[in-house]
Formats: sequence, C-alpha cells, structure tokens
Amino acid sequence: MEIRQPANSKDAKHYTTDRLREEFLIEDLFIPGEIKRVYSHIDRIITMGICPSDKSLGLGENLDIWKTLGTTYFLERRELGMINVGGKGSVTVDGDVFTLNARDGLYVAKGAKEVTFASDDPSNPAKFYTLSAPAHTAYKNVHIDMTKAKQVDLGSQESCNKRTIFQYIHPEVVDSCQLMMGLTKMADGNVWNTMPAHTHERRMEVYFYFDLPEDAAVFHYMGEPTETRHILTKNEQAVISPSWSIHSGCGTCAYSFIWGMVGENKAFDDMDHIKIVDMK
Ligand SMILES: O=C[C@H](O)[C@@H](O)CC(=O)C(=O)O
Ligand SMILES: [Zn+2]
Repeated sequence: MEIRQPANSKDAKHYTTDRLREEFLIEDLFIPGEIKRVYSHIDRIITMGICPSDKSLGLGENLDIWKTLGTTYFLERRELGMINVGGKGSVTVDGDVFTLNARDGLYVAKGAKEVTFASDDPSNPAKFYTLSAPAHTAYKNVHIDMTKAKQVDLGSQESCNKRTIFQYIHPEVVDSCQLMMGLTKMADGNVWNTMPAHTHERRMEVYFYFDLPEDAAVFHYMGEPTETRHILTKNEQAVISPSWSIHSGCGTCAYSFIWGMVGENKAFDDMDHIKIVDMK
C-alpha cells in the first residue's frame, strides 16, 4: 500500500508541479481486478479505488494487514464509506449482500470481518470509490442511495457554481465515528466548485473528480488561502487536502465529485470561509 506523509504548509509553498502531484494527487484509482489503496498519515485516511472484474475482491486482498494496519483484519479498528461510480455491483459484509447501483453508497461499521466487492457485468464494472478512517465504535451497516442523502442546493448560474450537494454519510443520515462523505453534482454549464473557498482546521478532506469527459480537466485549487496553487486533475482522480488547504476546483465543463472528511469533529458547517478577493 502506498503511504503518503503529511505536508507542512510552509514547505508546500516551495513545491514544484511534480512535487505537488506526488504528495497530493491520486491517479489510476480503478484498475479492473485490483484494489488501489493510498494511506495518508493525515488523520490516517485510506483512499481506495475498488474495481472488481470477473472475480470478487476482498477488502484485504493482497495486503499484509498486520504489517500495514497492525490488526488481524482491515476493519478491526476502522470504518468504511463508499459510493459506486461505475456499473451495478454488490458488496457482501459478513454474509449480508448490499446491491449498489451507480451512485449508491454504503457505510460499513467497525468490526466487519469479511467484506467482498463484485461487479454484475465485468464489461461495465462497478467502481467503488472508498474511504476508511480509524474508528472506535461499531455502528450499523447502512445502504444509502441518492434519495436518502441530505440534499443542499448551492451557488447560482450567474456565478457559474450552481450545484447540488448530496450528503450520504452525515450525522442526519447515518451514524459514523468520524467519516463524513457525499457527492456534489454541478448543474449543466457550471464549472466552479467550493468557491467561495474555505478551510477547516478541524478536518482534512479528499476530493475525487468524476463524470468528466476524457479530454476535459478540473483545475483543483489548493494551498493556504493566500498561497494558492493548482493541480490539474482528470477524470477519476483524487486530491488529498490537508486541513490548512483550500479545496476548490474549476472544470472545463460540468462534472461531479465525491468529498470525504475526517478529523476532530463532524460539524459539516464548521468552515473558515474565505472571501474571494482576500485570496492570493
Ligand atoms: O467541507 C465541505 C466540502 O468541502 C464539500 O462538501 C463542499 C462541496 O461539496 C461544494 O461546495 O460543492
Ligand atoms: Zn471542505
């Protein structure tokens, strides 16, 4: 499993394009028949792309759990959240089968011993975009489709940032230890996400961009509010956002993204808002 160390904002000011990408960008998330995992020392979040082909894949597949997590199974001291961005698939948690259509989400509680992932049709495989964080309480496993998510409409056509936030793993929807997760969909012709931007010193966040044509891109903005940098992201790529960093993007067309947060609290609205004109 790939390990990423945290980055100090004072050091990150001096990073080149390559170094910014090496530290914060996650590419090649969905390789058919494989699980891609990136372990970040920022709040110990694990970002995964799980794309089963003709065989099902186990959560701990090809991973020395004892060596990497120091536990006997993956979710012994962790929780899991996912949203399927591919074709129809299923996730089996200790014998319980959850069917995940495109855009369906699933929360898997600490303590689940066997978690396996399958695609209904290997020619249109499921793509489970998955986050895991340390957890200390076992809540319930919950299937969350888009209709169960808490919906928040933000932005306007005039500001090119009209979008809908679907809060899947959120205190008003399901219980979780520290993970919050959801999906934001840009309205047609709208390109700016999370602008005006914010930080939240209490939580880190990971953004995963998808629903982008292959020849399009989202310029993801990061950095301290007065030291912004950009990372060019393509379809199905993610960016790790340390708590000192803004996380915002401008696409060359409309797109969707999945955000996930872990850290000190679970107050979604606990943001440090930044005026656009105060940024540099
Ligand atoms: O802290 C919250 C996260 O950054 C996202 O939920 C913001 C977002 O989806 C958006 O503005 O479009
Ligand atoms: Zn945020």
